[in-house]
Amino acid sequence: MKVNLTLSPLENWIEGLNAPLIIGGPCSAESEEQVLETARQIKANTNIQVLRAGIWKPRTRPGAFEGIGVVGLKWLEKAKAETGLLTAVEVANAEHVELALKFNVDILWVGARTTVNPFSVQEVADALKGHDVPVLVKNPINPDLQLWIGALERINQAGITKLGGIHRGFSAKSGSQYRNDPTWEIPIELKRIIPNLPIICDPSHIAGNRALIEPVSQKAFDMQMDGVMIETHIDPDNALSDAKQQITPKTLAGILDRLIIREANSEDVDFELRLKNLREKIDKIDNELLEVLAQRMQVAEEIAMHKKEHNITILQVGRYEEIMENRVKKGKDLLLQEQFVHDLYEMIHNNSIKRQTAIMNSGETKAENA
Ligand SMILES: C=C(O[C@@H]1C=C(C(=O)O)C=C[C@H]1O)C(=O)O
Repeated sequence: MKVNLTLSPLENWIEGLNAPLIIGGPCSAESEEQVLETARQIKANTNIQVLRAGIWKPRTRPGAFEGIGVVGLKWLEKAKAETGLLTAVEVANAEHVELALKFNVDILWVGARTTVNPFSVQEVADALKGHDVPVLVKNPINPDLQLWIGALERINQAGITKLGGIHRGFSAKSGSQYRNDPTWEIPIELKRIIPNLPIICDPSHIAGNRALIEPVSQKAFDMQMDGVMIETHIDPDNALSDAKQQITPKTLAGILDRLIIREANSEDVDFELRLKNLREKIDKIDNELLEVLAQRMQVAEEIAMHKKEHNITILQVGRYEEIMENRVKKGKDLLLQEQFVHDLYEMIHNNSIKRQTAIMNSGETKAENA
């Protein structure tokens, strides 16, 4: 798939804004004092550059705190004037965009519940036309990369080149340790498809609790993310929204101090040489792996021909169960994770079934293009 976006690097977004982009601030603006005091404490304890606050809050069910509204933008403007912090808010429709820009908000973001709806994203995109403001697009709630890319394209086509993504995780199954499952493979795939798109992580929404914010943040930086947005409140336990996942500015400072930001590349010749050698080993092993997989599929096709001649079903549940149990056990002996071996054999078996189905349905004795 080809995705062509016109993008400007994060360092060029706003004078003085540096990567990594760290955004802190409350889930919601609640009162003038809360916004100002949070900004002051963030300024005093950290060197982050951007203050966030939700002004309009899309809640799952009506009746919860739905945001303070436009007055909160005035508090943010005040906080910016006093502390010098840049400001960021979520926008979900044209009116939000107009008001945020009227009150000189520096960075806008599109929330996960908006990204899922192309009509809403288009409305936001149309309102952004002619403005030169950085916009971050959160992933949609469901793990649908195309929907995320589509939203980025719509905003980019409106002329916004200071564009980035926010990885906030995807609806998690109940019982998960996360509020939203990180499903890291999705932002990783987004990076592969659009390598120059800045992506920041939102550990607060992934974690849903304070304890996981630090490990998720570290993982984000190790996945080459360009920053983090961490919800910060002067009195987290009494926050009007998402109380469990907010931390004090002091706790935020501690986390930021401990995070290790690693380089993407090295100029060290010895490091590069050793890496090259090891990667050559991987290349060789992958070739062998693919050849062995192809052989396995050929044997499965022979089995299919044999079954076809004797009118036997493709799926053999007992044999599948035996393979799964046996391979997971063998994998464990080889220190391979149970879930990994399980998922791998599920894929192998699915493909084997697909290839055997092609044999069964063809007039010939061998699948040509299974
Ligand atoms: C290859 C067979 O057919 C199917 C595919 C299997 C496999 O790829 O290992 C195992 C069991 C069957 O569901 C078989 O019956 O052995």
